[in-house]
Amino acid sequence: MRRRHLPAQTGAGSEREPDEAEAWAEQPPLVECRDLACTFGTGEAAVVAVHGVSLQVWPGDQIGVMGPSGSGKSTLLHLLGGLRPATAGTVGWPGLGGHPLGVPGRIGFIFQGPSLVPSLDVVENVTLPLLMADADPAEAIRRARAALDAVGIGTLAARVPDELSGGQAQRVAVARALVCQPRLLLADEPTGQLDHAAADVVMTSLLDARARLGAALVVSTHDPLIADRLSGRWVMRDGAVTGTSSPAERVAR
Ligand SMILES: Nc1ncnc2c1ncn2[C@@H]1O[C@H](COP(=O)(O)OP(=O)(O)OP(=O)(O)O)[C@@H](O)[C@H]1O
Repeated sequence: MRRRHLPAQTGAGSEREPDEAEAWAEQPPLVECRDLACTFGTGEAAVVAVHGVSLQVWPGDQIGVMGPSGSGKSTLLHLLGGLRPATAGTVGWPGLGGHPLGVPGRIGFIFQGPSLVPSLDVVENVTLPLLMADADPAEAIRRARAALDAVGIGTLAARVPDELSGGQAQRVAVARALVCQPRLLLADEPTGQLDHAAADVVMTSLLDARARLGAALVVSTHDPLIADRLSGRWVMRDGAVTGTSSPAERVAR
């Protein structure tokens, strides 16, 4: 399957400048799923967290995932990242060279809390994905410093997590997600614990990284101001994606 210039069949694609569309033409989707479902538990205790989701994410896409608490946003992001197996349907990563866990670093995750290792300093925290992928330690440090510079916190490299504000810690988590130069960035309520100013800075880091890496960015959020910074939208309700849109479609409504 090859990239189309028009938005994805689901309407999830983003509006782009023509040169971006040209750059990303002829590329397969980074992830695609069909009738994807995930049920937790069995019998009377079963919870259908996600069901019947069919969509694609293409290079360059930027998508805000919105929906009430419990509507399945986190579960869907975990499924799209290969962190959780589907209980029905299919998910594949044709643009990432197979299963993402078999190709370290192809997907960058950012979670609601930064989850930094408290005993390591900032730069050591950011090296972790590289070291887990067997990178040379000196090279890992060099790349971690570059990732910290890219999100504007290079001066914090020697601090430990306890010495950071919430926004700074979350930017370290963004740097850690970027250090392997992922093609797909999945961020699960990355600004949920931040005030608006800090949230704005974290979103700018993510959007800049998306553009720099030619990656796709999928962000779940409850905050319409955060979602409005992303050109595509998936709306979830009761485990299903009930709507997708680009900004032009939202304006036309
Ligand atoms: N590990 C789990 N075991 C059992 N049920 C779960 C598990 N994880 C999620 N669920 C259930 O699946 C449903 C979807 O949860 P999910 O966390 O994906 O929703 P969400 O939209 O991300 O919610 P929030 O906005 O509150 O983070 C909920 O009913 C939740 O209780």
